[in-house]
Amino acid sequence: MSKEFTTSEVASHNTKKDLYMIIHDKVYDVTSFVDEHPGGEEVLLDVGGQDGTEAFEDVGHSDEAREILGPLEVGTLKRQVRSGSPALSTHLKDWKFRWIFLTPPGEAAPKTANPSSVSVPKKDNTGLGVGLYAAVLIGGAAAYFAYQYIQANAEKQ
Ligand code: HEM
Repeated sequence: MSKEFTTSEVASHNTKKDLYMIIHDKVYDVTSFVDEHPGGEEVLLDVGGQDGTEAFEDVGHSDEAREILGPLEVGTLKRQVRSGSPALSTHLKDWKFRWIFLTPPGEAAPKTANPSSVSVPKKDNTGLGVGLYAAVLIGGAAAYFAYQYIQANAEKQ
């Protein structure tokens, strides 16, 4: 199994005599290649110890350049989960819900156009978008039929 590096481990290899670089989540020891790089050593030193993916891809390197990378690989980048991110994602999910349904969690279903003739089933819609959709759908349908009924009656008179 290849070695896994954290970004700070890679960052410590940032000199011309000891130069690592991340490209597409893989870690390369480019020390032996610095002097041979057709694009010069300066650009490699600039991204030394860092993620050079963008710089590498921006240049539009050839397949030949990609082949050079192979033997220089020393490991892969360790995916780091930041502490606190689970709480953030929960928070975001919550907001996504609120944005989609434009209703704060726990609030009653939206009122229909003709509430007196329509009975909207009161649902506990905390986090239940399906319940909200059902309420709006049933409410809309009931309002439509009530309208038809009133129209029909009006025509009879
Ligand atoms: C270890 C990673 C890299 C390898 C193996 C590599 C390899 C090569 C090779 C073989 C070429 C000749 C043209 C080609 O075949 O595409 C080249 C050109 C070039 N490289 Fe890289 N490169 C690397 C990283 C970078 C980075 C991070 C930069 C940053 C900007 C860069 C900038 C350039 C430039 C500007 C040229 C064009 C030189 C010219 O045409 O005069 N390279 N590289």
